[in-house]
Amino acid sequence: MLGRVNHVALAVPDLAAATAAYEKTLGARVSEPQALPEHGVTVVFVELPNTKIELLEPLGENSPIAAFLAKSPGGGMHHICYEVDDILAARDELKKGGARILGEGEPKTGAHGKPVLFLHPKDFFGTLIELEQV
Ligand SMILES: CC[C@H](C(=O)O)C(=O)SCCNC(=O)CCNC(=O)[C@H](O)C(C)(C)COP(=O)(O)OP(=O)(O)OC[C@H]1O[C@@H](n2cnc3c(N)ncnc32)[C@H](O)[C@@H]1OP(=O)(O)O
Ligand SMILES: [Co+2]
Repeated sequence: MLGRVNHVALAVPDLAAATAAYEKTLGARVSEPQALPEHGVTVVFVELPNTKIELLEPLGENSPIAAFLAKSPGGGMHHICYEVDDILAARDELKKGGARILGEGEPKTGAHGKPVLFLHPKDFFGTLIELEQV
């Protein structure tokens, strides 16, 4: 079912500071900030040779990363995103196996303009999983 790791996401309390750390201290190429109100986050992508790091800052009052940052105020690893060829086929197979698909269970459009779904961290050893159809 799984293809490449598309990105590893870090929830951060201060996106500008995190972006500067990756760009200036670590010498990485970073994108412009992108506000995603539908997802309650603002994102910056750090471009690496083999994958991307997604820096996430809460946006709006109901951000899904607010509770996470309340528990880890300094930030931390939030999710890993795997590529899939067919997100609906993947969802249906996962549902059959008993995994919980978050939200309404229907894919939403993610930061790359592609369909994405999230799987509950309690079903995958404490790691929130995002699937992205490529
Ligand atoms: C799609 C745009 C962009 C992209 O890449 O294209 C993004 O990636 S946006 C990313 C932000 N969006 C989401 O995270 C959507 C999916 N997330 C959720 O639906 C919730 O955040 C959820 C269900 C993971 C947690 O929400 P809930 O309200 O249930 O929060 P709790 O704090 O009560 O958590 C319950 C339980 O789960 C543990 N938890 C929560 N988040 C994580 C996490 N990221 N990694 C590991 N574990 C997590 C939390 O600690 C609680 O555990 P407990 O033992 O009960 O204390
Ligand atoms: Co993501």
